Amino acid sequence: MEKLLTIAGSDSSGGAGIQADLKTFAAHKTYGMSVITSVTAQNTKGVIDVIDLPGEFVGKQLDAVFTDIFPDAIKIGMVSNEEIIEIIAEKLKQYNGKNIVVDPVMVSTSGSNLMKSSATRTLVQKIFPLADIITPNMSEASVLSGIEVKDKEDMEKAAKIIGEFIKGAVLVKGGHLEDSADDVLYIDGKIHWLKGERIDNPNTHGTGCTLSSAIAANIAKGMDILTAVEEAKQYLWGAINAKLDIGKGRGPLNHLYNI
Ligand SMILES: Nc1ncnc2c1ncn2[C@@H]1O[C@H](COP(=O)(O)OP(=O)(O)O)[C@@H](O)[C@H]1O
Ligand SMILES: Cc1ncc(COP(=O)(O)O)c(N)n1
Repeated sequence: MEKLLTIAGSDSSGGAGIQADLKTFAAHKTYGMSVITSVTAQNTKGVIDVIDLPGEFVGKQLDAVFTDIFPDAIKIGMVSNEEIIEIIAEKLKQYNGKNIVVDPVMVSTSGSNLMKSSATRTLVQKIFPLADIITPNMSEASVLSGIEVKDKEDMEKAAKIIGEFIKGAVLVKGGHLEDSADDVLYIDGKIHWLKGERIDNPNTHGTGCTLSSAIAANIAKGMDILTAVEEAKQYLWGAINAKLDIGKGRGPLNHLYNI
């Protein structure tokens, strides 16, 4: 069985973060492990508070995992500050971690900051060089590329700009487009548009977390990046389309729809 590791924040309501990642790994019939970076008090209505774990303790969790079970692929989600980012980069290099998917989580769907803005530079300098693929949404792509990203044309431009300064692939997600849910993948100098029919469902809490974890699971199974992203997008579509309706705000996805 493939072994997957998520390095991310905990979401107490179970819809995003570590909890979404582990559910996604299980739905892909892989073995999931977790290194927790921050604990959020969060529900479907928003983020109430966040506590970051000490960087040293994040490092100890990584030591515990890597000295025992070597992951076939790694997903990195919420990394709140420079100290945490630096220790993750150091440990991934020390243990030669491979097949790394980075979801540069900056702001939650509900509008809370999940990463200090001063940490963006550290993420770009220390973690991006280790990534096989990064998966920014439109606003994250805007921060990373320095251009405004409001439509599909901007998404493609941003993917190319970001793709020029990182060695891995770039997936700019169009979950916040008006009339489609198309994503654009920039890989080896080429653009691929991945079409997505937009589902009329307000319950999209954890879509980005789920997509990046599904990509990691598919890479661990031996798929190339383009196929891993296409398959992950299909899995995600099914999980949104199963229309679970839990909680008073933007509810979570149904990870059990095809089990
Ligand atoms: N209503 C929807 N219908 C279909 N796909 C969606 C919908 N909302 C988001 N997605 C898909 O979910 C994934 C995550 O996108 P996005 O919401 O932009 O990321 P994030 O959760 O990081 O903000 C993308 O593949 C996007 O196309
Ligand atoms: C711990 C944690 N990690 C990531 C997200 C982003 O998920 P979303 O974009 O669906 O709010 C979140 N809300 N909480």
